[in-house]
Amino acid sequence: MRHFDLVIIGTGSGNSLPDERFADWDIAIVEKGVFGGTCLNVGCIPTKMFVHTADVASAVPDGARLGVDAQLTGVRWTDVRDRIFGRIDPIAEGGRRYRVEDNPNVTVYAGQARFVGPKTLDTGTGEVITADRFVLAAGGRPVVPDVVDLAQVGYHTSDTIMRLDELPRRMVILGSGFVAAEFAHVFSSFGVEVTVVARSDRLLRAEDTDISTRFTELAQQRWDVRLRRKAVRAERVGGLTRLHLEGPDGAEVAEGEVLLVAVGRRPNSDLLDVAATGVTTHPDGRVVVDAHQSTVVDGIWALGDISSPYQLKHVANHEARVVQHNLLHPEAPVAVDHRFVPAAVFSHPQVASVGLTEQQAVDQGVRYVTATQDFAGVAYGWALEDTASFVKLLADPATGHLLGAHIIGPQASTLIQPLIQAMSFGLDARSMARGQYWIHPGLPEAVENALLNLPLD
Ligand SMILES: Cc1cc2nc3c(=O)[nH]c(=O)nc-3n(C[C@H](O)[C@H](O)[C@H](O)COP(=O)(O)OP(=O)(O)OC[C@H]3O[C@@H](n4cnc5c(N)ncnc54)[C@H](O)[C@@H]3O)c2cc1C
Ligand SMILES: NC(=O)c1ccc[n+]([C@@H]2O[C@H](COP(=O)([O-])OP(=O)(O)OC[C@H]3O[C@@H](n4cnc5c(N)ncnc54)[C@H](O)[C@@H]3O)[C@@H](O)[C@H]2O)c1
Repeated sequence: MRHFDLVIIGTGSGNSLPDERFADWDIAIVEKGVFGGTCLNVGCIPTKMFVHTADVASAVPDGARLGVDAQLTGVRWTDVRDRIFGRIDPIAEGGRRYRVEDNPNVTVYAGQARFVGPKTLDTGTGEVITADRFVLAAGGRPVVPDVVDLAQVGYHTSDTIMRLDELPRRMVILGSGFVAAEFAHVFSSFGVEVTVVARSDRLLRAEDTDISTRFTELAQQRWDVRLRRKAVRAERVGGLTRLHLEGPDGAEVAEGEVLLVAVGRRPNSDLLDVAATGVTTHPDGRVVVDAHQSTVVDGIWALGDISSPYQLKHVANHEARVVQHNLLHPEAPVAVDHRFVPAAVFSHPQVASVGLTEQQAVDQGVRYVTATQDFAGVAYGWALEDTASFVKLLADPATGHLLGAHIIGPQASTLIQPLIQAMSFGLDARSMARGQYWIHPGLPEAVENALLNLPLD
C-alpha cells in the first residue's frame, strides 16, 4: 500500500494547496470529476458568465423606460453556452495536466475516494493508499427533495442546467435561494417563461427581511412566483414536466419542458465515509473542524463546502490558505476568520450583504440603529431612473461601528465592498462617511448617505 506525506481529496479549493513550498512532499490528489471543482465548472464562474449575458439581454427591452426603443431579436443559446464552456473546459483540463505532467511530487488519482479505515483511503481506482496527513476538500452536492416520482420524471440541477441542448419555452424552478434567483434571471432574460416555486413566503428569505421582501416584489413582476407551496409529486406528460403543488389555495400544478431543482446543497462527507477514519460530522453532514480547520483526528484537516458554515468560494479559498499555513507550520497554526463573511446574489436586481440582518440583531439582543438610503435619492440613481434599490445599514449606536450592510440594486456586489472593508478594519460610520471623498455623482453616494443617515448617539 503506497504511503504519502499528504493526500488531498477534491480539486476545488483543495487544488490550490500544493505550491513550491511543498516541492519535497510526496502528495496524492484524488478527484472524481474534472479539475477545478464546483466554482470553476458548474458554479460561480459559468453562472456569472451567463448572468452578464442575461444582463445584456434584459437591458434591451428595459431601454424603452429611458426613451431608447430597441428590440431583442434573439439569444443564440448554443453559441452562448459554447462560448462560456469553450473558455472554462480547457482551464479545467489545463489544471489536471499541470498536476499530472508538471508536478513530479504529485500523484493524481482519478476516482471517487472513500475512507476504509484510519487514514486509509480507497481511491476508487483500484488502489488503496495511506498518508500522514489528509485534507478533506470534497465539497458538496445539490440536495434532491423528497417529491414523489421526481427521479423517474427526471430533473436538472445547477450541475446540468447550463449545458442544455436548447432553450425550453417554459422552466419550473423549485427553490428560492441563490441558485434559483440567479437562474431565474438568466433564463427569463433569454426569453424562457419561468415559474419559481418557493416553500417560504419570500424569495431569498435568508436575507434581511426588507431586502427579501423587495426582491420578492420585483421577482413577481418578472416571473410566475408561487409562494408557500410544497412540491408533492412530479409527472411527465407530453414533453412537459408537471410539478404538483400544495399551497394556501389548495392543489395546483406548475409545468414546463424543464424542471430545475435548487433547494440547497449538502456536504459530501457521507460519500467519502469520513466516519471510517474517525472524523466527526454535524447533523447536517458538515465535517466538524476547529478554528484551525483541523478535524478531531490529528493530521486531518477540512475546508470549504464539506465543513464550512458558508458555502461560498471566497470562504473556501480563505480556509484553504489557513490549512496551507497550518500544514507548513504546525507549530504556529493560524485561525480562520469568519467574522465578516459577505455574499452576493447575482440576479436581477443584485443583492449583497455582510454581517447581521435586522432579524439577527433582534434575536441576539444586540443594541443597534438602522438607516436606509434609496438609490433614487442620489444623482446616479436619477440617471438610472431607479425606483426600487436601496442600501440598509445596521450600526452600534454608541461606537458607530457597522453591524451589518445590505444592498439591493445594480452593482450591489461592488458597492458593498467598502462596507466590508470598514467592518473588517473597524472603521466607524462617521469616519467612513466624512474621512474620504466620494466621487460625485457616483452610485457609492448611496452608501455615503446611508452612513450619514445612521442615528448614532
Ligand atoms: C450554481 C452555483 C453558483 C455559485 N456561485 C457562487 C458565487 O458566485 N460566489 C461564491 O462565492 N460561491 C458560489 N458558489 C459556491 C461555490 O461554488 C462553492 O462554495 C465552492 O466551489 C466550494 O469549493 P470547495 O473547494 O469546498 O468544493 P468544490 O469546488 O465542490 O470541490 C470539491 C471537489 O471534490 C471532488 N470530490 C467530491 N467527492 C469526492 C470524492 N469522494 N473523491 C474524489 N473527489 C471528490 C468534486 O468532484 C470536486 O471537484 C456557487 C455554487 C453553485 C452550485
Ligand atoms: N452568488 C453566490 O455566491 C452563489 C450562487 C449560487 C449558489 N451559492 C451557494 O450555493 C448554495 C446552494 O444554493 P441553493 O440556492 O441551492 O441553496 P440556498 O440555501 O441558497 O436556497 C435553498 C432554498 O430552497 C428552499 N428549500 C429547501 N428545501 C426545499 C423543498 N423541499 N422545497 C422547496 N424549497 C426548498 C430553502 O428554503 C431555501 O430558500 C448557497 O447557499 C450558496 O452558499 C452561492
